[in-house]
Amino acid sequence: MGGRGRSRTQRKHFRQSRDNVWKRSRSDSQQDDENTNTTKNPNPHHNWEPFATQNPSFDEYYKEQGIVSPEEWDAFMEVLRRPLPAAFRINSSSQFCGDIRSQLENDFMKCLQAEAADGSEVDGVGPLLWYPENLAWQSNFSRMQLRKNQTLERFHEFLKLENEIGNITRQEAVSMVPPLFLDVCPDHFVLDMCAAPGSKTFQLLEMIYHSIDPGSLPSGLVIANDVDVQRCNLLIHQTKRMCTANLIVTNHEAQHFPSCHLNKNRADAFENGVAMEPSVSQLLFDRVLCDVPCSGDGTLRKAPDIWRKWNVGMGNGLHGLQVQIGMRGLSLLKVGGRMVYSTCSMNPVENEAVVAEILRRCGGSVELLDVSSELPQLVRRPGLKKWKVRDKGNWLASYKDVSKFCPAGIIPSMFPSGKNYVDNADKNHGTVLGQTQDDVGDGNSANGFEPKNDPESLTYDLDEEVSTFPLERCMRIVPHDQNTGAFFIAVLAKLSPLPGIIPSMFPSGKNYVDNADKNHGTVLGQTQDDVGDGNSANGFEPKNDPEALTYDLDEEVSTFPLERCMRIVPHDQNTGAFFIAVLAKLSPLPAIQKKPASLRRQLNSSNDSIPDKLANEMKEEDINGSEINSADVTEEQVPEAASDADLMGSELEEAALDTDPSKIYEENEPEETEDPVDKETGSKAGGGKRKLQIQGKWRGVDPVVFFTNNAIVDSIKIFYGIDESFAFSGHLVTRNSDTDHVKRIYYVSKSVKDVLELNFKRGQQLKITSIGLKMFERQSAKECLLSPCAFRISSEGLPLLLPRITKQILEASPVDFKHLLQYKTIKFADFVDAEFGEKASKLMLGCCVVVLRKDDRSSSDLPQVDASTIAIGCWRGRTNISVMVTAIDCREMLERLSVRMENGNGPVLLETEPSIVESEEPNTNDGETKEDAETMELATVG
Ligand SMILES: C[S@@+](CC[C@H](N)C(=O)[O-])C[C@H]1O[C@@H](n2cnc3c(N)ncnc32)[C@H](O)[C@@H]1O
Repeated sequence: MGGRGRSRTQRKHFRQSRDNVWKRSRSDSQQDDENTNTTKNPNPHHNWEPFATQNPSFDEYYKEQGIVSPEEWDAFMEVLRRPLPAAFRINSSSQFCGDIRSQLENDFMKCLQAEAADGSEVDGVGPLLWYPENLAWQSNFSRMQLRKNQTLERFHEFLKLENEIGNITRQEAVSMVPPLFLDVCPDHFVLDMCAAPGSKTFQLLEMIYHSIDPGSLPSGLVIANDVDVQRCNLLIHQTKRMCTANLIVTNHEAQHFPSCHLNKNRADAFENGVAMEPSVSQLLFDRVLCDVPCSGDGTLRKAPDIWRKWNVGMGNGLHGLQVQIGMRGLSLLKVGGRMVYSTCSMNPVENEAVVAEILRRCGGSVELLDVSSELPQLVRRPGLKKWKVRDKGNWLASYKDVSKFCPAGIIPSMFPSGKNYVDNADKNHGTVLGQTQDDVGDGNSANGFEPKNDPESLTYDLDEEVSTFPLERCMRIVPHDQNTGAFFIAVLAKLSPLPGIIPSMFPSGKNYVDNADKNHGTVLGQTQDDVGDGNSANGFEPKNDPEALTYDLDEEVSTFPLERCMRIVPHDQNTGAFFIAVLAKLSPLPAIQKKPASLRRQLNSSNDSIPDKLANEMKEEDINGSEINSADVTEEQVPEAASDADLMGSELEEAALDTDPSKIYEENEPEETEDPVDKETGSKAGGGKRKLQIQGKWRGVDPVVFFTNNAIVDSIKIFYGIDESFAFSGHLVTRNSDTDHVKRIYYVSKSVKDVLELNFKRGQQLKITSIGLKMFERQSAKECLLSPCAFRISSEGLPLLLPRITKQILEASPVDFKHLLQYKTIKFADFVDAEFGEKASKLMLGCCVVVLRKDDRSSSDLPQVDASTIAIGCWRGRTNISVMVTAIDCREMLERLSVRMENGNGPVLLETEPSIVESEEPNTNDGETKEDAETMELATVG
């Protein structure tokens, strides 16, 4: 088909799997009635059961933090309790982007405005003014309005179809903001650290494809990473609609995202004794998006279950991880690059405190940018300079308060000054560095880690600290400013390499540096691999700063009894050297507590938030060698199905967020070896049992292999007459080491190829879940064995290949093209244009491409292809041509063509019926029932 973002079969499960978060289960409502106040949903249009939209701890916390002024509080809460309007983006890389925008502007918006002027109670639909080029829209309709109003019903149908096809993406309005501040260009290497379910990754990809001609690829790439393998599948599902060869999906803990760099002196930089200058010798990024896991209270309007779950421990418990992820992001960012830190939480401990700690650790090497002049129409509030930390029902204004008792998981960096006032020898200071997510608790310090029974602990100092960092440059979007969810965004620029020396390396462990000091450093964002040989090589260069050459050589002495450690030295007893320290645990650790199982469950089920236990378990299993398989997702994690009607109004959710991961397993299709087929009988040898797959050191993950089977590549090139200038060599990849029997062949851009080569040289550090664009797929049906080429062009690969194909391609008149979309299979003799039928019969048996002829030109032998060309993959059978496109794709394309025709800028579709149109056999491509034409076993081959 002719463009990125065309319909793909992978969207087939969206409708059946959306979770209606405002519709509660019986057990939910019973539980809430017992535990929490419930209020009637304030939206009069909706008939929902009462849902708990109150949480006293939430009120108390945010009133005290001063997120909004006391005068605004009621308005803030009122909007927070209302369902969220539906927002969606037009995919700018879709071939029909302009058509869709103009349909919204000129048809739906005007019709609805006219109806509103006539006194109808219809709410408007309109573009989000702060989003460039009218590409993002918001609407707010109830089901009742939908049923009563014809224009709305038509609009609903339009949204459903275009979403299914991939021409629009449902995404919460505020979630569209962070990528806009990244300022991405087509040549950028972009890392999306916590990327699933991928709505922002999709936007980033659109940005690197901006102004790139179809058939060309940008020189940049996006690496989208997520720790949760199931969520990675959602991401793959979501981003497949981009049909991109410039994406790698990885599955790592973001805070430990691997480094990949080649030492210039390493032997592997040589090939056949000749020094090779690799295109990419270090995996660093121009842009990093750090959309971290968070407590998610900014999504209360679309996930009202958070009202019930919310507690202060959620934010406190994530602060440490958020800092670590932010630091890792900055260490992977190129000098001169930009990183956006964002959360869908309103909590300053997850937001300003994290940004301040990052700035503190990075010193002057990182700057918090003032972006107030960017996106001026977006209403946002400046970041806070002061806030408090809450724990065990107490308000703490500084870490000074912490030393007086034993709070769980409270660390200095959560406070505005970030200062640790506690002396080394002090017995009560705490840290969460040794804690895992599971240790964090609910802020009530229960479950095994009791606070010490110390009367002093009840006194605290409420002197307010104020941050010295320019945190007002951060942005907080609050719901009642422009009827959205809430979001927090900070834009950081890396000015110089991060410093590599941290206070804990010194005997006192003290950080003498003032908040605003620019030269202190940390290696928290670095992995072992970055640290280098002490000569600050490998990307962490010493600053070229004369000041850096002066140091204070006053010796520090530790106050701890370190003489109790032992060092064994070689010449004492003719041995090697060793160091030993023996530690005893005298009482519960001050900063660690267990989280109740019920809370763990709650956290795990929250949409975007909280790195869940499941993810950690999956990761461990993976490392330990069990096979990862989305089919392992249990019922508990699978959201309920929702009806089509839920697409509209407040239930309209970000598409991928509510997609059932277990139902899109085919997104991350396991690359089983294609069993050899007996040419005579068509039967396959072998039982098809899937072996444990290994990708380098990653067990349970399909390998990534450069496809170098020249016999297959040549057969494909010859069959489709693919232009020699098209770079195949080194750009084809499979997920199967048995290259004779691969099922799918993927295409990767030059940038992805370079990263892949670097990754191989570095021993496959990256755990790759998905890579490149599915370009060719083996047809395994018996009839297909008669075709000279076993591989068909996949619909994702078609836009890129289209300008390069010289054989098996035909131009159809508008009427024949329309008939193909309508009837799916047409016999050669039944085409209105007899010449087309004649030419079709002369094609080789197998896959072919049919292009819609422009204007009323007569057909040419080789169709002229450009950005506006519309094409579909077909199959030339013995007596007919069948489309290899799903029914919904056909429907949408017919719709687009008729809208173009109405506007007078489309082909003239003559309304002549074909004289005879009947397929020899029932068409397998009837997507509503068979769903997936892409994997069809070609029963209709004539
Ligand atoms: C806020 S969501 C990201 C939303 C995403 N950026 C989008 O726009 O669709 C946070 C994601 O972080 C992931 N996550 C949690 N802990 C992580 C970690 N340590 N490393 C990487 N990803 C993590 C979660 O699985 C979740 O998908």
